[in-house]
Amino acid sequence: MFPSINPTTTQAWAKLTQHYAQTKDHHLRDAFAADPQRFEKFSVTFEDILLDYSKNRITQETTQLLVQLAEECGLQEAIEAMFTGEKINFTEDRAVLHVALRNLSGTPILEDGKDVMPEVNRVLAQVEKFSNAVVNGAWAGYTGKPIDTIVNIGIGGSDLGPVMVTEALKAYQKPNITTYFVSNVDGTHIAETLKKINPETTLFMIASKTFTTQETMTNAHSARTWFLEQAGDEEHIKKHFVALSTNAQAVAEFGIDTQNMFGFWDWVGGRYSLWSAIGLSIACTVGYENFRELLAGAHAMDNHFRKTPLEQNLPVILALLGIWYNNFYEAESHALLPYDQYMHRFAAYFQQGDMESNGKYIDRNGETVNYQTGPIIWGEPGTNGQHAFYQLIHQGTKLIPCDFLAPALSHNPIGDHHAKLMANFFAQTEALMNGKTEEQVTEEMQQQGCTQQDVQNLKAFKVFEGNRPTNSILFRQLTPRTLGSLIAMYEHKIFVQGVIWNVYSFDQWGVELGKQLAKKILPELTSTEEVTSHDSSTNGLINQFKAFRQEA
Ligand SMILES: O=P(O)(O)OC[C@H]1O[C@@H](O)[C@@H](O)[C@@H](O)[C@@H]1O
Repeated sequence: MFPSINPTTTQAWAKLTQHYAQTKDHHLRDAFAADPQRFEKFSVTFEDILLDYSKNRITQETTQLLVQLAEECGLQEAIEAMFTGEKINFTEDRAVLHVALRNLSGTPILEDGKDVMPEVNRVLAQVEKFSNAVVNGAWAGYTGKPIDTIVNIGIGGSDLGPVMVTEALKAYQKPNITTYFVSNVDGTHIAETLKKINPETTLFMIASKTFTTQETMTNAHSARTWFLEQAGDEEHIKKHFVALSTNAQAVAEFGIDTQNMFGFWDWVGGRYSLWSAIGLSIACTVGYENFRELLAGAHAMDNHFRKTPLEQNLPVILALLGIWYNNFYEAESHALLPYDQYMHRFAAYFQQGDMESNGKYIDRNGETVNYQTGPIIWGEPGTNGQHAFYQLIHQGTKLIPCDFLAPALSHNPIGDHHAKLMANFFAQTEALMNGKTEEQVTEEMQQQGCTQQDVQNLKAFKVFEGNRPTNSILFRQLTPRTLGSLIAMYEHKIFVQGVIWNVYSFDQWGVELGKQLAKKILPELTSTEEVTSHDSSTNGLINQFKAFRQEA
């Protein structure tokens, strides 16, 4: 196991603290003016992806010190530990091997001394065979009609990845397949979906690593009841329900033939599972060939991450910049801003990916940390975000580092839409960096014919400090391969930050408390007795809820 180090005790941290004090008031505008090579110095490419991180509040010394921090925290050892199947998910006593799921080179990856690749490849072949049968119409429903609708029922990691990817790859969608996702336990989600579909041609995918998650099992049972009301015979279930899970016993108990189960393993974390059987809905929506390209893109990024020196390593650079702002500038959040409508669930996906991984205040020694860990992740696609929350990014009191992502080529090159979209992309990062000085505002207002009085009254409001950091991630086109690389890049960024913050990034104990309490409260909602077992607020709310329902 790699060492467990409080990052604030490293030499690099002390130097970074000093360096921060010396450089925090530097303006990016001046840095660009002073160095025409700044873009060349602070940008790096990987295949069709360019990461320009020159619009960050850094100097070459900053990057050197951040790399030193990573080295002192044992990053290289940690990377090897993950790729070689060490049980780095200590609190669950598990290896972390989502990289094996996309290891298309097939080189052995050992977990407890056993190569996992034969099993990975077996399930991948099963996914290939099944998704081909669905896409080419060979998999027929109980009346002999081909499947044309998929409903994936899952939540968290068993939902967000497939939703995000099928949306992002809509340009590759098979025309004969429509896919829906049901996640919320709110009956509205399944009810509204069932209204749109035909049981004869629908395939339900029950996606749950544990096959015990309350929301998923409730939705799965409702789907099963609805299906049987129309199809009658339980025999038909096998043509319309498949399971994506690690829990064969629970799958069988639900009534799904284990022949129709697509397995994965406890070393696949929920939020890292879209590459596994959980990706079956992706393969059936965009075709297996595109799912494989997605895996290939991720695999290429895995190799880059494992083999590239830290200072040229995309995930490492992103992670270190995040640490610079999170721990030295005390930034609390990080925005993901894709200028691509297809990527409209990208930020939502990485909210789980990042916040469930690094939202921890206990370090790997079991001690409470004395520094900040995971940031708040949020974002919306551009340009919608510009007309919503960019005001605060430009002129608010909070520093919000942003990643701007965009393709050079649109899948929908209509008129000048893409040029306009990209003009906004470039304009925003430029404006966030440069800002607008008082002199510029005065000059602009005078040119517009404003009176001296107006200039005096309004100029303060029109000044932009600038110096707001952004990364620009520009890629050729949103292909399955590039998407795979981008997702893997952010996954590894999260890993690097978790190593340096010295937290266990692959467990999620924080999700448990709410689940336990909800289970306890459920029977109280149906009893007629007044509830008194909680605090006065919770009692009051539950009793009012019951009163409203009695009146109805
Ligand atoms: O895939 P299942 O087991 O249904 O879990 C779904 C989700 O549950 C949540 O509570 C978290 O633990 C997530 O990491 C997980 O992805």
